[in-house]
Amino acid sequence: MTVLLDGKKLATTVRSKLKERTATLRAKGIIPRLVVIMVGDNSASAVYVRNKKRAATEVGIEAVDLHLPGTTSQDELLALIDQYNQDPKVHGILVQLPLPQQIDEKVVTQAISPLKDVDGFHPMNVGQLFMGTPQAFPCTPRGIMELLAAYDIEVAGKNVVIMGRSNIVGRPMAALMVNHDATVTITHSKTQNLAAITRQADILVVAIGRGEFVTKDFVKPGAVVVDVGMNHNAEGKLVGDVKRDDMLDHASYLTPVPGGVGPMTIAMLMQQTVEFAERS
Ligand SMILES: NC(=O)C1=CN([C@@H]2O[C@H](COP(=O)(O)OP(=O)(O)OC[C@H]3O[C@@H](n4cnc5c(N)ncnc54)[C@H](OP(=O)(O)O)[C@@H]3O)[C@@H](O)[C@H]2O)C=CC1
Ligand SMILES: Nc1nc(=O)c2c([nH]1)NC[C@@H]1CN(c3ccc(C(=O)N[C@@H](CCC(=O)O)C(=O)O)cc3)C=[N+]21
Repeated sequence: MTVLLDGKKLATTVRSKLKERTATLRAKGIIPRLVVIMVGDNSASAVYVRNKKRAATEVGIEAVDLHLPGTTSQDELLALIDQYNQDPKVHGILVQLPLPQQIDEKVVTQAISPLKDVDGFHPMNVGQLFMGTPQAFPCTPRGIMELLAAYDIEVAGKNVVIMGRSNIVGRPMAALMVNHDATVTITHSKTQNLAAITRQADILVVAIGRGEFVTKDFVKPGAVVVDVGMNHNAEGKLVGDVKRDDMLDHASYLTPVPGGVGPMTIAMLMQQTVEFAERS
């Protein structure tokens, strides 16, 4: 039997614990505040921004949503970031990705103060994470670690294979897994004999953005499968990067899409905002 890792339920538990922490902060006159900046129109991003807003309100974080036109220049965005960097009432700043083509993602990531970098994307925070002394965590990989821990799934000593090497998921996932004593392999679009490698995995983390790409052939019987993907199939239905039906009675554990990694990403974003407010 395959156990589904219920991220939606765990995220609810995380949020209720955060509520107590924000109450303590508010009693001291500190209102945890998160600024979310979205540039241009992107239907997927709009969904995430809405989910973030709802979660923030629930836990007692003040979320400031800024929706800028798609024609916003890089300098305008940088000026805004600088304003929030300087504002002591703001504890977290998140710029929704992707950005329109006139704006350089790398420049923007570096402009956010590392102390307010709730995504953990700043090179300083990335460096600290890879050195094993994290100061801030990318939310999706952190949410995955929490989900595995909640189900007592051991990672130390395990063969972990990660599909995808993006800055937002694959690479930081690898660093976190190494920090937790896993033996890690990263694969990507140039990887040869992909299925032969992924079949070695005790824990397989899939973040490639290819709907239902991972079939039974990629997965060792009894492996733990973490599906990060969010894709819309031909019928417009939300599907992961993993073919769910193939995993049932094949994988030992599987994160569903929706209801797995996604809600944990948002819960971790809230947690990090509260942590930053507590440090302030
Ligand atoms: N649930 C959540 O909270 C989140 C979900 N997502 C979802 O996760 C997925 C991945 O996102 P993200 O990391 O941003 O994606 P990117 O598009 O930035 O990166 C995709 C990675 O997958 C690799 N890849 C693509 N095709 C293949 C293939 N056929 N075989 C092996 N590797 C391949 C690419 O390789 P190469 O580097 O060689 O191009 C790249 O490293 C998306 O569906 C996204 O929507 C993302 C963030 C959060
Ligand atoms: N700076 C930045 N930080 C991010 O963390 C970031 C980003 N940019 N750009 C886009 C990706 C994607 N992402 C998701 C967040 C929540 C869900 C989520 O809530 N998913 C729900 C439901 C979603 C739905 O119903 O469509 C679920 O899987 O159950 C998914 C994906 C954060 N990202």
